[in-house]
Amino acid sequence: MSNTQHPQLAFIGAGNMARSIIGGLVQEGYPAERIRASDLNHDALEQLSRDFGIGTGDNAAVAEWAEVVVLAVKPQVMKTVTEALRPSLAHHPLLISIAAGIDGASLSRWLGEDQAIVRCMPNTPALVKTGASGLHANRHTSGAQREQAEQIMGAVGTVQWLDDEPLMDAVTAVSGSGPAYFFLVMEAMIDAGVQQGLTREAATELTLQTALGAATLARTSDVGVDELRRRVMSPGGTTEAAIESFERDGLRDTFQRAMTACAERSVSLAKALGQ
Ligand SMILES: NC(=O)C1=CN([C@@H]2O[C@H](COP(=O)(O)OP(=O)(O)OC[C@H]3O[C@@H](n4cnc5c(N)ncnc54)[C@H](OP(=O)(O)O)[C@@H]3O)[C@@H](O)[C@H]2O)C=CC1
Ligand SMILES: O=C(O)[C@@H]1CCC=N1
Repeated sequence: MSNTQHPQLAFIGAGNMARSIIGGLVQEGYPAERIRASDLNHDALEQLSRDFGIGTGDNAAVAEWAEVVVLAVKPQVMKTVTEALRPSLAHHPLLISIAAGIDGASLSRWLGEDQAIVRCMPNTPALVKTGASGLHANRHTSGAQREQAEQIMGAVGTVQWLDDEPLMDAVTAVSGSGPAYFFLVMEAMIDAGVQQGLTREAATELTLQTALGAATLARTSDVGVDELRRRVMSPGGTTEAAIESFERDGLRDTFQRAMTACAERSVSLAKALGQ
């Protein structure tokens, strides 16, 4: 039964990223009976079904049932999975691919040239409804289907539309992979706090609350993050000593190099898969 606000939604591949989106959607009130998922790992799939009350099936069955199909397998298996799925897409559902690097032209070749395809680069904070997604729609995607994609991903975070598809690699470098950078910074701060004598428990609590506080302040403030940083730095004070040390050690260049490596991997992943 069609429901424009909550189309029947299938996930092909139910790993880390699918779990994050499904968990966020169900918490946001998306009816669990309108979500189905498939995965080769049957134990993990059953666990997902138990956790969120969604339905399960094999790839073909969930795709045939769906109005929107989210392709959430690893880039390395996307060609095999999509080619096998093609006979189950005769009803022309909207396809949303979340795979890093796999471009729209390749997806069209594998899925059918006239299929409506939205490329999406989400991130795992979708699980707690603070995700960030970049979206790019191909020319076969109708206005109503763009709205469907935006409603689904917008329910679990913010959404940015990109007209220029190659910018999806930059989105991957900023927000797709970005949560891992912040987790690494938190790991490093916890270790440094422990090294200075705090218990791991105290260092973890102080670090996590500081990360949450800084992000919340940045989100709600009417000044930029550079000004917020300066407001912590008293002249000749403690923060200045730390920031000067980061700058001397080339932290900004470190981020430039890391994020360039990330975007380049996204491009080379696609090339390695023979797109
Ligand atoms: N993790 C993240 O933060 C983000 C991931 N992405 C993208 O999301 C996609 C999934 O990533 P992620 O969730 O991390 O990966 P996972 O490996 O956690 O999930 C993929 C799932 O697909 C299953 N699978 C493999 N082959 C098939 C098949 N033929 N049919 C059905 N299911 C299959 C895998 O099973 P098995 O383990 O048994 O192989 C696995 O459970 C990737 O393309 C990635 O680029 C995008 C943004 C962020
Ligand atoms: O690491 C990866 O390849 C995936 C894509 C973006 C985040 N995780």
